[in-house]
Amino acid sequence: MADDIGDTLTALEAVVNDRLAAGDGTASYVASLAAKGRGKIAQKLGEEATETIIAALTEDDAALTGEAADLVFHLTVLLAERGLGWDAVAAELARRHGTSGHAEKAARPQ
Ligand SMILES: N=c1c2ncn([C@@H]3O[C@H](COP(=O)(O)OP(=O)(O)OP(=O)(O)O)[C@@H](O)[C@H]3O)c2ncn1[C@@H]1O[C@H](COP(=O)(O)O)[C@@H](O)[C@H]1O
Repeated sequence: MADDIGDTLTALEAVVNDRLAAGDGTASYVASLAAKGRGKIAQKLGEEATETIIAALTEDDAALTGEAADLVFHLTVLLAERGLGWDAVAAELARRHGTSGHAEKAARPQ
């Protein structure tokens, strides 16, 4: 796996898509999770988010890093199961880049 975050996420996404396509839950965690349905993937994402919050508030940097990786991995699975990828997320972040969150919120229709 590459060191660059974009390359890392792209490589992870490719593996996840391969596992989803293969559908062999005995050999693959991704496939076994997907076999339980989108709701289960979403539930796991929520659990990992909670664990990340707890780590941020009570644990050391290594624990927080591990939980953050679990969170991003499960988000990758959820996006892939919906047929989406990090390209779409990156495009949305690029579209927002340079616009202050305060300015964006103030410009929303009332
Ligand atoms: N990055 C990950 C990754 N991070 C976390 N996990 C797994 O995510 C699972 C969830 O962790 P938990 O501790 O919550 O598991 P659990 O308590 O058994 O979950 P529950 O059954 O209780 O819901 C564990 O089995 C972890 O091993 C991952 N599994 C896979 N990957 C990547 O996905 C690729 C494909 O994996 P497979 O589909 O297993 O081949 C791998 O090569 C990796 O690159």
